[in-house]
Amino acid sequence: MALQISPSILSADFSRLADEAKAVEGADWLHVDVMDNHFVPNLTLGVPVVEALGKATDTPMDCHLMIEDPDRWAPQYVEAGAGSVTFHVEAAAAPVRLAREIRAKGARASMALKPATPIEPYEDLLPELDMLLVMTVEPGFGGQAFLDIMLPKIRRTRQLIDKHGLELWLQVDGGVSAATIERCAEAGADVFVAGSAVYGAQDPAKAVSELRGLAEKATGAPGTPGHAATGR
Ligand SMILES: O=C(CO)[C@@H](O)[C@H](O)COP(=O)(O)O
Ligand SMILES: [Fe+2]
Repeated sequence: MALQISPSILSADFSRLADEAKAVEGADWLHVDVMDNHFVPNLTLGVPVVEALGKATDTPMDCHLMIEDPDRWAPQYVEAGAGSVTFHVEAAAAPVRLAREIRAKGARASMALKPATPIEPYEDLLPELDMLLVMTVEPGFGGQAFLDIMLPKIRRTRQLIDKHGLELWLQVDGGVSAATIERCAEAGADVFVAGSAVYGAQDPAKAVSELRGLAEKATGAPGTPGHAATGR
């Protein structure tokens, strides 16, 4: 299990997005939070900005769609250049069809669970996915406190992944920092989104490598040197 870090551009300076993306080029992914002010009470960016960001950085984009009707919109984010597209199961009308469409278009398919959404009803869907995102805050905003109560769900999800012998990555997002990443890694997460912990730091690239080091220390597993393989 290779550990990966995905800095969230949500905590960056939006007036300098291209430079902010370049500032974390040692990271495995660039996490792009898309919010529509319907699924979550916040509004961020959409397809044209993702397209522009993709031209500004070599780091593959990990688009986290916090939007209604992902069945309609997610494929457009693949076309815009995302290497991984995450939709929320609470918003998807047909998650299996959507995951298959994302894969068929050439990106990694990922499904997210809000804190109150259990993993167990979705056990049979896991083979359809490349990544499962367990939210560790209520989605909508950066800079919130990590929800410790999500640790058992991370553990149970890891057990299900291992039980089925799947290659599925397990991502955590929300409040991940130097103070919390070890707990996430010990619980079985292997892809770590960090917004304020990276972009709030003096040196974002250094913050990425420090987070990677802490996750590695917690699990004894090596991280990737950066830019994880985006293929499945
Ligand atoms: O999806 C979200 C919030 O809804 C996240 O990706 C945040 O952007 C993470 O920010 P921090 O909690 O790490 O500051
Ligand atoms: Fe996110």
